[in-house]
Amino acid sequence: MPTLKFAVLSGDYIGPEVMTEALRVLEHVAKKENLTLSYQHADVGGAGIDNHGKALPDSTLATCQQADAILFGSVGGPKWEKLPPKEQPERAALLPLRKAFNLFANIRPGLLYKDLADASPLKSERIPNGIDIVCIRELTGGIYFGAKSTITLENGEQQATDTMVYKTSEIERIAEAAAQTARTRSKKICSVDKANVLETSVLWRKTVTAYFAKNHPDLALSHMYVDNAAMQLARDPNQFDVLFTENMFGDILSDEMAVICGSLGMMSSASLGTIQNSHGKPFGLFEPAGGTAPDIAGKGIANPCAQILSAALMFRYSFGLDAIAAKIEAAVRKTVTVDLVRTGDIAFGKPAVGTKAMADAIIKNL
Ligand SMILES: NC(=O)c1ccc[n+]([C@@H]2O[C@H](COP(=O)([O-])OP(=O)(O)OC[C@H]3O[C@@H](n4cnc5c(N)ncnc54)[C@H](O)[C@@H]3O)[C@@H](O)[C@H]2O)c1
Ligand SMILES: CC(C)[C@H](C(=O)O)[C@@H](O)C(=O)O
Ligand SMILES: [Mg+2]
Repeated sequence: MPTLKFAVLSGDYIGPEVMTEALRVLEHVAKKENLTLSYQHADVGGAGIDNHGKALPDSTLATCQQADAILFGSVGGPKWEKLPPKEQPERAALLPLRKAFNLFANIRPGLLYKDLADASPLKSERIPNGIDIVCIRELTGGIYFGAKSTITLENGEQQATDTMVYKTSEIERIAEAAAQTARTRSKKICSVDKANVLETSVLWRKTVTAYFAKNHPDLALSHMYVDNAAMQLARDPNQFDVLFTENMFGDILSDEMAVICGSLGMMSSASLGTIQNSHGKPFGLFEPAGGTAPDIAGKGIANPCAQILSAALMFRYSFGLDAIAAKIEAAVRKTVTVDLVRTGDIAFGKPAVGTKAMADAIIKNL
């Protein structure tokens, strides 16, 4: 009976609400499939600040280091927004965690089930078969991690600087991750940049072109500027298959993908890097693409699907349990499209259920 060892970092606001339900789903799956779950909770983000004085406590980092994967909720929110920016949960916990485990490849599936098309703001005739695309986002470089400063100029006004930095090797490794994903799909891949303006994008496009010509000449590579990509996603998302891009462009485009696919509450993600875990698989961090949703926290109405689907990705990527991941994904799909059990964010005219009832319905389908 394989033991699946992972750290559970629920975080803040809706983080613990959706994590509780994801863990119930995993407990059910484990019982049925004869798997042993060995997971340890640890405080992160605002919870880390409140309980340990620090967004990423040393004990939390140690818990992650001892695990084979991290199941992450989300961090941040109004309670900690008055802290100095560098101490806030997002910058002091999530980004260092991604960096500490070298999680440079963030996979965000943009999947809208055909029978959930009414939850998309796109007209259904534009997406007759739903949407099925993937965004591969570079996660440990770019403007998120370049030098930053805020200074006061001689005339007394303030000036802030963020720096976008990329090295060839960082671009090549995300290009390789994107190529590997494209090989499992239609072999069509679009690199998104802003090479008409940014030096980092000029290097990005040149590096990607050379890398694919040398290593993946059979893949259909195209390039697109990010402003056009944002527009094309809203116009005809299925013209893409695999889309890959740098850190900040990927952050923005993936939220757009989430909403055209129904809701942020449906979008899972896997962040992978270079570390192998004790299963001989990539150590990963698995989290919803969305945040802590303070506007709906505490009401028991958050959609737990993104967290549950992120757990499915953990089974697939970090534990090599593809068939079990597929069962969880199928149960979520059946719940929202056949049983029509939906939380408010994807209900649109249909009766809505709460977080717990949604998970109960998914468990029934497992
Ligand atoms: N990975 C993370 O930890 C992460 C990601 C994004 C944002 N954040 C943080 O979350 C906080 C709130 O950010 P925001 O409001 O810009 O973005 P958000 O993603 O939290 O919310 C945006 C909108 O989507 C809705 N939404 C998000 N997840 C949902 C779910 N599971 N079910 C139903 N509706 C859902 C929210 O109610 C809100 O209306 C900020 O502190 C931000 O920095 C954290
Ligand atoms: C909370 C924030 C730091 C994070 C990001 O920008 O990467 C989030 O928006 C995401 O998409 O995971
Ligand atoms: Mg984001």
